[in-house]
Amino acid sequence: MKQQMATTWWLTGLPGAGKTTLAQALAAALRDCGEPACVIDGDELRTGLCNDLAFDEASRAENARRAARLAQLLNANAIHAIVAMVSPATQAREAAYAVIGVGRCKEIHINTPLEVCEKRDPKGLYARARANQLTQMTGVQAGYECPTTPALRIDTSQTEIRVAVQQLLLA
Ligand SMILES: Nc1ncnc2c1ncn2[C@@H]1O[C@H](COP(=O)(O)OS(=O)(=O)O)[C@@H](OP(=O)(O)O)[C@H]1O
Ligand SMILES: Nc1ncnc2c1ncn2[C@@H]1O[C@H](COP(=O)(O)OP(=O)(O)O)[C@@H](O)[C@H]1O
Repeated sequence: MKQQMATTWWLTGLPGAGKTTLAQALAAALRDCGEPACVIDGDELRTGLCNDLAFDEASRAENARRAARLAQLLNANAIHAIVAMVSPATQAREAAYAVIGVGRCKEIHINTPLEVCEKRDPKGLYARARANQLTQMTGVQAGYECPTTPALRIDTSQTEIRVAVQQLLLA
């Protein structure tokens, strides 16, 4: 589907919710339609551009700010951006959307329940947090503020990837 202009989809949710999986699937679908798309993944940013940041509130806000700057730059160059970041704080998310431009940015809440995310535990982080081997884990010791008026909510325990991608394209 042809998008009107370069857009940012900001996927927020708990670790293990399915943000990265859906971001990559959406990027592939956009590219199949001939539309350039770039995934900005929190995990990847943290290995390079954001490797100086921890998981305290200020670091997470700075992480969101940098991702927003990247998304804004991509959109200004006619490239869609798909951000996949926990981004747990409402204030930091809203600041990010203001940088990107509220009209260009769609907030997507990947609201897969914590119990499902914890059962998936693809990186073993929840288990480590429950064993007190990891601190500030979102969903365990650190909070997550749910978006109140997202463009779309997707629970990946109820929605298969193909359907979710269609919803994202129409959001
Ligand atoms: N304490 C703690 N809390 C949350 N997440 C943690 C933590 N420690 C490591 N990880 C891993 O880092 C990924 C989240 O990075 P983000 O940059 O998206 O987080 S944030 O937006 O700055 O909150 C997150 O990746 P995803 O699972 O893709 O969300 C985790 O794998
Ligand atoms: N419908 C679905 N959508 C997205 N992920 C799903 C779905 N069903 C199962 N999964 C699985 O859930 C896990 C989500 O991990 P990931 O995409 O890395 O989440 P996050 O980036 O939010 O941490 C993956 O192992 C993925 O295969």
